[in-house]
Amino acid sequence: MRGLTRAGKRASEMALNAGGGAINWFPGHMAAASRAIRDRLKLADLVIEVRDSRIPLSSANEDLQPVLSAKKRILALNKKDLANPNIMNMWLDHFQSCKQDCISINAHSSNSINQLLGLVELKLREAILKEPTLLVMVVGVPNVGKSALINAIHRIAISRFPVNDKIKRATVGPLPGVTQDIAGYKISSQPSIYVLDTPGVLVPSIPDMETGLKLALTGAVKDSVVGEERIAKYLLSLLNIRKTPLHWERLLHRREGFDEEPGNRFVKGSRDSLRRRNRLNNSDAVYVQDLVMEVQRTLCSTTMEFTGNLDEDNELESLIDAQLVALRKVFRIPHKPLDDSHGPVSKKLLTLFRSGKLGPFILDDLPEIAM
Ligand SMILES: Nc1nc2c(ncn2[C@@H]2O[C@H](COP(=O)(O)OP(=O)(O)OP(=O)(O)O)[C@@H](O)[C@H]2O)c(=O)[nH]1
Repeated sequence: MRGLTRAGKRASEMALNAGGGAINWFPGHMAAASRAIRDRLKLADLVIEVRDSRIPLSSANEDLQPVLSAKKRILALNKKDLANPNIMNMWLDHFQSCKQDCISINAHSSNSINQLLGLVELKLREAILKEPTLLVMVVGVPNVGKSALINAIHRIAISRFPVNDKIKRATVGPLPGVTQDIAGYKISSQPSIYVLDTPGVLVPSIPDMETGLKLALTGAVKDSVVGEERIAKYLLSLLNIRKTPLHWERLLHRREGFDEEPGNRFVKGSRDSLRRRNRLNNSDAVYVQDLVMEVQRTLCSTTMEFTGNLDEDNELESLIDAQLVALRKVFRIPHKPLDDSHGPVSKKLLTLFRSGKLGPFILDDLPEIAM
């Protein structure tokens, strides 16, 4: 069941108004890989289905679900560092109530991977005693972190088991579609356990706009398929409908120890502190932190100053346009006369969201049966 709430649905309709129709990305290599994955799945003793923690349902490959649910399967909700931890716990309860083994992980944390390996061993407990060779397949849509996970498993496994074979690394990349072959990595001897990395595959036809936009926002669909501006507008619609910029106000005040005197403009005081801190410390980390605060502050002040009715789609659209214009200054994007495209600003906003700098989010909603 897809979590279609009014906020997500309305935001996706807004993005539809921003231009573009159905979202689909199914190049030739994905079609071939889907067939190969189905073939190899027959041989797999265990499947680790990797999904993105921010979209635990939307990042499922629906076409493969009937095959996957018939296998021994662990759902690994990766990138948990980018997801809201309290809501994540509710998702784990949800999958547990559906009798589905599920674990939230961060592929860059060895602690997480050790927990996952513990679960793998538990699931393969009986097979390990009987079979000389076992096959674990890692599957998932593009960019959910399959290769990063496999590299981490490999690193840990070779420190635990005597594997003499040459160590190979899976290729990890920030853009979707990096892995195009099925590659095997031996992680144990006696029994020999092989882990298969597979290319990320989507369904030939993404069922609805909301799912497509969530996949694009989290990086599973190539930006050029949807357009960065459309994805950024979807993100801003979601943030505004959820009133997230207004929640940031308190956070920003707390972070800055802002002295709120009557008549003191929130934006002005904060800019001064940004310049002060830039003078004190020019390191990249402080620059990014300040930039994030400036983005949050700008989204917050544009929302507070906006006098329109956010329940009206066209008024919400004009707020989003105003926000994109205001963010140009924050990102220091020079204004070109006669060019009102929001491409460069959209790109930068998406980078901040995708790296988790704007905060942890879960975009899917829990199915009602779990509430
Ligand atoms: N924040 C965060 N980033 C992660 C995590 N796991 C992977 N990534 C990043 O996500 C991006 C995609 O990772 P990959 O391992 O290449 O993803 P993939 O699923 O193999 O991608 P395809 O080859 O397209 O199928 C890379 O930039 C990784 O560094 C995680 O747990 N947290």
